[in-house]
Amino acid sequence: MQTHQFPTHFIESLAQEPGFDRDSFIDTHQNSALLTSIRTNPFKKTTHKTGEQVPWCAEGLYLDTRPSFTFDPLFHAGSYYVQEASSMFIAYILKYIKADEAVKILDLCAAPGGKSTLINSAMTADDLLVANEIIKTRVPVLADNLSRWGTANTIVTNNDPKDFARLHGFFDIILVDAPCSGSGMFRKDPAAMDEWSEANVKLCHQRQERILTDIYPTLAEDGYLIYSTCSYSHQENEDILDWLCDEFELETVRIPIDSDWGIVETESPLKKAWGYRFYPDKVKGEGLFASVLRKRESTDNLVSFKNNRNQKVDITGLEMVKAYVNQPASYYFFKVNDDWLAINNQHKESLNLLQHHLYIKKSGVRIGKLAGNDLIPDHELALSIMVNKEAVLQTELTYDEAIAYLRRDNISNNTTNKGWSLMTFEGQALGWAKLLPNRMNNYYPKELRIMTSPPPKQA
Ligand SMILES: C[S@@+](CC[C@H](N)C(=O)[O-])C[C@H]1O[C@@H](n2cnc3c(N)ncnc32)[C@H](O)[C@@H]1O
Repeated sequence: MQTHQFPTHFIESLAQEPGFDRDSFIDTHQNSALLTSIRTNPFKKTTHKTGEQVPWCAEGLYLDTRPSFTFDPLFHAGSYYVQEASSMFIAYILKYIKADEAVKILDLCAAPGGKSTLINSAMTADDLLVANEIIKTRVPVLADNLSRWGTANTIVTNNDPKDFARLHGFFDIILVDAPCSGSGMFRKDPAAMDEWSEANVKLCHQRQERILTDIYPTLAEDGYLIYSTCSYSHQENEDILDWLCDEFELETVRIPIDSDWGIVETESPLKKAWGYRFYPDKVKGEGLFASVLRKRESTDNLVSFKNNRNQKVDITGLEMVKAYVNQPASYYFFKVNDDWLAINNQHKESLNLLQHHLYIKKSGVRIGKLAGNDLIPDHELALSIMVNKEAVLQTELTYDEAIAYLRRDNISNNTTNKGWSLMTFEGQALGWAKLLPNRMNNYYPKELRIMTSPPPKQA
């Protein structure tokens, strides 16, 4: 087994960091067992998993052992997300700052979507989440994770932060979970130690400044900027807060925390902006830094965009599509090429505007495409909370059948039912199949199928 050492200068570079305790930090990295935590989906029935609650997140649970998530159908159904516990603190911040009125939230550096699903859990249908990822190849996993979460009030974009400049003052809350030197993940991913260097910390710092400069105009007056990293280095944390307060009209927000949680509250040296440090020897979680700033500057009004391209509405098609959706009057239905999609009515205007300025990879929920008198329902619809379960067949699978379905194996149809059916496990939808006499066509997406064999059953 390959062992990894802390990089040269790493431990010394942390000596002056607030709350850093050298010996217990090293000991935790060398000797403590890794934690496993999940966060349950409030929009779906929760799993049977039990465990100690994450103190700062009601939906977060520490599991006693790490199960095989790949072979848990409820994982694929989006009943929960596997997430490191410290990251869940962003939900605690959101709960503290989020007012009752509707907000537009941007998660700027969003893939694979851990914090996007976390934010989404705290939102109502009136709130809109734009989850952006700059790296094209990382967008599909972000879109899949949001599809599993099941709501229609999210939009996934694939843009550089500077592309948002045209959306002056559009967002009420922006999360910049910045790309960083990653030292906070050394315990989970010791191989990352080999990548760390002081030069890289400096490069990350410069990139963080660039990202924040690009996105600042997009924040509304009195809006909140949440800044986080998984680095312990002050150059990427407190120094960034000082620079932000110097450069822009931003005011620090202090978050009340329970001293029993082990979170270290820090103040940036120059501007006294508050930050929250998570050290794995002090909290039950990995390394994280989080902070919140509020914009105290008027921002130009957004120039609104009117979509004059009138789409010819195919009334018959629309009625067929609506039949698959719960409370269709709550949604705006639209077409992208042959696909029908739906987003909550409240977000129609935002969608039009964003479509004009950004590269949209997913908006709301994809319902499906019409083929003659049939709707070929989309996988996103199966996983969404808007699917009209009264209007479609449902086939409840045993554990073995569910795994076979998720592997895209053929399974037999033991019923007399024919047509599109939701395939469910413990009542949670996994995807679609078309039932035919004695057999069924498996419509689970090829790219999502389980590629490995299940572990041998315990005697
Ligand atoms: C810390 S990760 C985000 C993790 C994510 N928020 C989550 O909770 O699952 C940082 C993300 O920033 C993206 N990124 C890298 N360079 C970037 C840049 N110049 N501007 C914006 N995002 C960038 C990376 O591709 C990566 O997905």
